[in-house]
Order: sequence, then C-alpha cells, then structure tokens
Amino acid sequence: MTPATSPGTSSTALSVNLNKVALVRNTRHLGIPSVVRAATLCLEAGAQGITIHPRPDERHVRLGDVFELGELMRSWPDREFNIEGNPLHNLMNVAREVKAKGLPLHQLTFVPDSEGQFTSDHGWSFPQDEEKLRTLIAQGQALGARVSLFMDADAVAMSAARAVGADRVELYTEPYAAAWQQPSERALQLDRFRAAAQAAAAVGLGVNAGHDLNRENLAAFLRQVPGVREVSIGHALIADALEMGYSATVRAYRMVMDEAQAGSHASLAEAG
Ligand SMILES: CC(=O)[C@@H](O)[C@H](O)COP(=O)(O)O
Ligand SMILES: NCC(=O)COP(=O)(O)O
Repeated sequence: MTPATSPGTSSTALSVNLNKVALVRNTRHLGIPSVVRAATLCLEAGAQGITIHPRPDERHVRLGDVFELGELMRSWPDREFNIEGNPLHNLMNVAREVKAKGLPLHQLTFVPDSEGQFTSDHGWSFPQDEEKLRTLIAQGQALGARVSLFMDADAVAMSAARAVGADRVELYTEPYAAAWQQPSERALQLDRFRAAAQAAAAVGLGVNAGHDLNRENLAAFLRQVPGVREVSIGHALIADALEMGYSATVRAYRMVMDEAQAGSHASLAEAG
C-alpha cells in the first residue's frame, strides 16, 4: 500500500496513540469509530507509527484490537507498532500472542501503571524496579521488540535504565505540559527534560517522549530537547481529530514537527 503522504522530514517519528478511539467505540456495540480505520487514515497521512495501551481492564484498547492492528501493520512495513503496558500485568502475554500470530511488533513500552490507574502518571523507580525489569526487558527483546522504559525526566536515573538493558526511555512529559502556561516553570521543565535526554543519550539510550503533548507545546519541546526519536501522542491528537479529521490532524502535527526540526537546525546554524 503506497502511503498518500510521505512520513515527513523531521528525524522525530510521530506515533499516534489510538486508545481514545477505542474508548469511544466501546460506548456502543456498533464497532464505530473503527480503530483500524483510524490507524489507516493516520498512516496514510504520514504517521510513522501506531501506539496502543491495552490495559488489563480493557477500558479502551481490547485484545482483538491488538491483533487487528498488528494485521494492518503488515501492510505498512516502514511504520512501527508500539504496544505499551505493565510487563508485570498483561503486557508480556499480549506480546507473546502477537508474535505467536506472526504479527509485527517493533517496540514494547513498559509503563508501571497499576491495573485500575486513571492514566499513566509516573515512570519506573530505581533501584526498586531493577531486578524485575532486567528479566522482563530480556524477554521483550527475545520477542524481537525494542524495549522502552517509561521514565520521569530524571537525568540521574538514565544510567540505571541502561544498566537493566533498556534500548530506549520514554520521557513522561505531563509535567512539561502542565507547566506550559507559566513561562518560568516551562523553562525549568525544559531544562529538566534536556538534561534527562542528554543523560540518556550519553549512556546509549534512545529517547522517546509522550503524555499530554499537543499541537501547542510540541514544537518548543522538540526544539529544546535534543535527539527525540519518537513522540507518541493520543489524547490531544484524537481530540483535534474530532474537529479536523484524522488526516488533516496528522498532517498538522507533522508540519509542527517538521518546522520545529527546521527551526532547531536554523538556530544551530545561527549559533555557528
Ligand atoms: C504511557 C502514557 O503516557 C500513555 O501512552 C498512556 O497510554 C495513556 O493511557 P490512557 O490513554 O489510558 O490515559
Ligand atoms: N506514551 C504516550 C502516549 O502514547 C499518548 O499519551 P497521550 O498523548 O494520550 O497523553
């Protein structure tokens, strides 16, 4: 299937989280809005990946969605499928079933959520989580997936994340998003995230980011935080899509990302 839109020029990938499409779908027994159709339109518009978080209570993404999206991703070999969850709960069984069906699985993002948690609101803790994570990371990698750890923007913790074998970290960006309206607090948060990203890169970790990113706060984050490989965005992007449609929304986010990338290059050039 030839994508209608190339994935853009930014070095940061956009992975669209479809949790909230599934949430609306689950409020009736009609199968609409379709999660697979949402994924197709987002990929055709240039999203580099699809993210889902199949929580144990199946409040939104269900196991059937995982397999249907995996089947879809077969037709998009240049795009990524990222499954998030707590590896101490259902995530590893989900991952094993995906692989047993021969479906693509590019990245597992380990998130330390409790089973009934309202939403993700913190990263892993070291050294408390060290030993259990080491084994689970190896199991995820043995399934052929890159493993990313959902982490608070704490530069000191990055070496520990690397030491347990993670390939990447996903920086939990809600504190940055919450600070967006206060310029001084926003600057402090960007300093935190910049330091965390630099510390992660220094120990060989790839850097992803996500949670409460949106069209307003995304560009500044990408300009100020170096080397972000992937942003996974769901809640705000799907809210935008309710107004603009999936295709126009993904193109708008990609434009923000491409312009941020160009802006960061320009500022580097200006800096000489
Ligand atoms: C890990 C994270 O920050 C989000 O990807 C998470 O998927 C949000 O979960 P809800 O969509 O259930 O709030
Ligand atoms: N990992 C973050 C994600 O997938 C989506 O988070 P949000 O944009 O729904 O807050």
